[in-house]
This record gives sequence, structure tokens and C-alpha cells, in this order.
Amino acid sequence: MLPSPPSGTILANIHEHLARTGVPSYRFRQLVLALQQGAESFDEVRELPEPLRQDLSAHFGRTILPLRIMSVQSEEQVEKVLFETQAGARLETVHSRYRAGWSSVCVSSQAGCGLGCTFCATGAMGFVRNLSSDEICAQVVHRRWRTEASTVPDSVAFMGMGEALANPSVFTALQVLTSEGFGGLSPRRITVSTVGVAPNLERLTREHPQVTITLSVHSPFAAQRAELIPLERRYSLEENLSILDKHVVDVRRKIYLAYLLIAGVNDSVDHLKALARLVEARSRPELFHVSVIRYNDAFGAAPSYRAPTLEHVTGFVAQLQASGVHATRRQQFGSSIDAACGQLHARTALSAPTTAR
Ligand SMILES: C[S@@+](CC[C@H](N)C(=O)[O-])C[C@H]1O[C@@H](n2cnc3c(N)ncnc32)[C@H](O)[C@@H]1O
Ligand code: SF4
Repeated sequence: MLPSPPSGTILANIHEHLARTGVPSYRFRQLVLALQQGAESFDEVRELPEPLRQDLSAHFGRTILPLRIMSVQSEEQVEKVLFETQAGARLETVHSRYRAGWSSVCVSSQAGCGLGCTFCATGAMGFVRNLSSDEICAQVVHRRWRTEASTVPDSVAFMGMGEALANPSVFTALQVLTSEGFGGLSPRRITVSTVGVAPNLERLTREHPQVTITLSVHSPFAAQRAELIPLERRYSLEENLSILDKHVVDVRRKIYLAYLLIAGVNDSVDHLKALARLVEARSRPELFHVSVIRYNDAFGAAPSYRAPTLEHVTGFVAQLQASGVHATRRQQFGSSIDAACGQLHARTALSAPTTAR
């Protein structure tokens, strides 16, 4: 027996329509199974009788997935896809394949972002709109990254375009993705990265306690953090950290603190020491892991920003470790096709040939 799909999703609307028109519930199960196996239109669900397929197409349109591929760019194991929603908004999704067949998808939660962080290409675009839960889930289950072995990628990161915790539909998407019978993904394999929308961070810890959380820190000093991440003025780093302090005690799961290194801006010894003190002050410091990110050139970001040298990044990580902080450098791929952290701006179609399928 399938659980009822979360309301507001296309699955819920189909479920309701089938029940209202007296269609037996096993037809809905057949449809969900076909979707999990890659069907994208009602026509493709051959298990359903033709009149039912026609009725569903008439009510919901031919395509079940609400995204159309506009262009694809690849670099080694990374593929960036520019999608367009049915309403014409554009967003990018990045799929990576690692050794041993592991794959990961980095999804967008918004078209653009309204939070205006000064180092981020998506922030420079401004806010276009929140993506619906269907548009978010469609990025995860898209048949482009389906393999014979699995219908969904091994892990999902909300690290694409937008601030996930500024979009309430992300909560519905998490429900769908983690529900047995629908996405079926382990919440531990989902990461939500946020600059810290405190009330929704608290909600995330309550409703999805097993989801992995990354909080973007980027400066241990409030005044500077507010320059880099204007949302600091509304929800401070301290407020967000105190939510996480409680959460780690409750769930004993690792929390990631992202620290973006920009040369000459936030990479000094004073920054390092203050960051180490910030971690030491946590309720369970051993459960906080600092993930150091080297700045990627980002379209529309402050022109003076530069990436520190690799040696400097490695040294920063080593010194954090020497201070007793769990820290590593985040490996990044795809920068030559603007697919790395902070580089997504959904303008690929202007320069890239369409190789959609
Ligand atoms: C694009 S954001 C999306 C998730 C969420 N809005 C956030 O900021 O945490 C994902 C990660 O990319 C980082 N990022 C943004 N701009 C970057 C840049 N130019 N270079 C490297 N990382 C960047 C963010 O700080 C964040 O840790
Ligand atoms: S870093 Fe995250 S919150 Fe800031 S502008 Fe970019 S997507 Fe938005």
C-alpha cells in the first residue's frame, strides 16, 4: 500500500483525480512504478488502459515531469543541465559521477536567489521564483541520470541555485524524495546547504532530523559576514548555530560548516583563530566539520574577489586541523563549465549548443 502523496504535488493531484473518478488504487501504484522506471508521459505507461492514459493526459498534460532540457555541458565526470520549467523559468542542475559508480545530483531550489551574497553568481541574478516541489523532485529523478542499477542518484545536495530554506516547497520535496514508495532516498543521503534562515532551519531539524545540514559561515565576524551574506542582519550566525547546537545533541549527526575562502578577504590568521574558537564553543565540537571551499570565479560577483592559492587553502585547512577542528577541503569539479559552487546562473543556453535528449 502506497502512502498518500504529499498535497500540492502532481502525484497528489493524480491520486485524487483517480479516486474521484473511481479508478482502482492499483492503477496509481502502476503509474508510480512506471515513473520510477523512467516514464515521462502518461502515454509511456503501457500498463494503464488507453482510455485512462488519454483521460490523464487530457487533465494533466502529456508530460509528467515539468522540466525541459535546454542545454547540456560536460566536463569529465560532471554534467550541467539547463532546464526550463513549463512556465518558462530557467534553472541548472549538476550531476556528478564518481569512482565505484557513485553518483550525486546538485539541485536548484529556486530560479535565481534573492539573498544577494556578494560572492555568488546566482545571487547576482536576483530572485526569479521559488521552484515547486515537482520541479525540485524532477531534477532528482530525471531519466538523464538513471542507470540500470538505480533510478535515483546515490546522493542529493541542495547546493544548486537558490536558498533552499527560503522556499517552503523544499519541505514537500523532501517528503516526496524520502517517502518509501516514491523517492525512497535515505534522508542521510540528502544535504541541505543554507546561509541560515533560522526559523526554517529549526523546522528542518524537527521535520527531517536525519537530513545532513551544511551551514554557510564564510566569516566568523558578524560585521563582515553581513557584508558577504546580507541575511546575517536578519538571522545571525549565532542564532543559527544555537539551533544546530541543540540539534547535534538530539541526533548526534555531523553538521557541516561551509567556509568559503576569498583571497585577502576572509583568509587571515585572525579569521582562522576566530573560526576555530567558534567551533570550540559548540555544544559538541567534535560533531561540527568545517568544509573549506576555494572561491570560484562567479559571474556578477564582486570583481575584486579572487581565489587564494591552493597552498594557502591547504595551509588554512591544516592549521584548522592543528587547532583541533575537524576540517577538510571541499573537492570541486566542473569549474570550466561554470558548474562548481556558486557559479550557476542559468544563462548557458546563450552560449552552448543544445544537446538535449
Ligand atoms: C550556491 S550555494 C546554494 C546553497 C545555499 N543557498 C547556501 O548558500 O548555502 C552552495 C554553496 O556554494 C557556495 N558558494 C557560493 N558562491 C561561491 C563561489 N563563488 N565560490 C565557491 N563557493 C561558492 C555557498 O557559499 C554555499 O556553501
Ligand atoms: S550563496 Fe546561496 S543564499 Fe547566497 S546568493 Fe548564492 S544561492 Fe543565494
